[in-house]
Amino acid sequence: MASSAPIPAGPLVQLADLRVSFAGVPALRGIDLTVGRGEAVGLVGESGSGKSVTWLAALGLLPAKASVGGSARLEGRELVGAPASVLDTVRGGRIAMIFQDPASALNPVLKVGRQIAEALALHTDLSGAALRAEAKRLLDLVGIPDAGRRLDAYPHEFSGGQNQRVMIAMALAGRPDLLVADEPTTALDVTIQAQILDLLRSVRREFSMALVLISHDLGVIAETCDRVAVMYAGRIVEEAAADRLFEAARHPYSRGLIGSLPPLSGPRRRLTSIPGIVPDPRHLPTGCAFAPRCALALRSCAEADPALGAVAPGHRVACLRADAAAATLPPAPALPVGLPAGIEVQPA
Ligand SMILES: Nc1ncnc2c1ncn2[C@@H]1O[C@H](COP(=O)(O)OP(=O)(O)OP(=O)(O)O)[C@@H](O)[C@H]1O
Repeated sequence: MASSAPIPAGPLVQLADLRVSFAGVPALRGIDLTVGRGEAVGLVGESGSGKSVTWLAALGLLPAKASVGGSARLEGRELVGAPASVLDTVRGGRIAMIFQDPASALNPVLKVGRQIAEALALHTDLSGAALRAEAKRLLDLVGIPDAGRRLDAYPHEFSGGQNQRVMIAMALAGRPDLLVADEPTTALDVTIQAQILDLLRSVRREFSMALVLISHDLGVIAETCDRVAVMYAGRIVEEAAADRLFEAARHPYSRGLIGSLPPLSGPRRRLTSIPGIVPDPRHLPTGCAFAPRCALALRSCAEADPALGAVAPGHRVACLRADAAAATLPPAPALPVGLPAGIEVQPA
């Protein structure tokens, strides 16, 4: 629970060389990322790039067979290898996480009011009528009409979007400093997706909370986030302010993702797709993992994996061909702010 203690200097969360492998197969290959207080950071990348594992590792939520190395600090306190007593206070209380499929995260045989109350009981001193009143307030806050009555409904009596609202209410119960939303809208209809993103933006403001939004949809990220980290095969390959990424992405993979977004205005154009598939983590190529799919790759790209280096303040890229990418690959479309998440435009 957020306290009135002085706010420590430095980032809220700092991941440094965070590494994860499963039975020797790498899933994360050294993630460096910071999240500032109140900041909204997007993590984007194809399926399997390591977006979810990054945050499951930081919160100690991976199965025991996962081998985790490197560091994940919350206000300077190390979470990797921290005892369960520390992680129990962090999870929900300081960092909450919501997932793609709310129906499977909720208990189908418990009324939603009881589930919100249980989350509140874990993180507050409330009990009895005060607990129920706070559960109703949270349900109201996340936009469930007639919240007092709906406390006594079961998850199957709610729509998918409403269940995601319930999950957000439960996540807010501990007044976390950071909400990690892992593909929160992927399972929902397009119109509902936009409403849930609106809700995330408004609760972030209301709770002065940082947000990490995980999505494979760059449009969703652009609408919501201040900063974006692009992940590929267990690494961050580019990181920049959201508007800068759209205007001046320097990694061929990021430019490929942007090129696959429909333009908001101007002439329709053929959408590009990135050829090839994500490499099998058991057989990663030597050098840059994107090189086999990259139109600009040189022989040197297959020799060493480039480090994530600064190309401008706040803009880091891991690519030997970053200059060539900016000069030769198709220009990025306009920043898709306001684009309803997931809306597809037919290629011209
Ligand atoms: N419990 C697990 N056991 C073995 N491998 C795992 C486990 N969880 C994740 N992985 C592997 O770790 C890698 C990263 O997975 P992760 O779920 O983080 O990807 P992602 O970018 O979030 O993808 P998606 O968008 O599909 O959720 C993948 O290769 C995945 O197969």
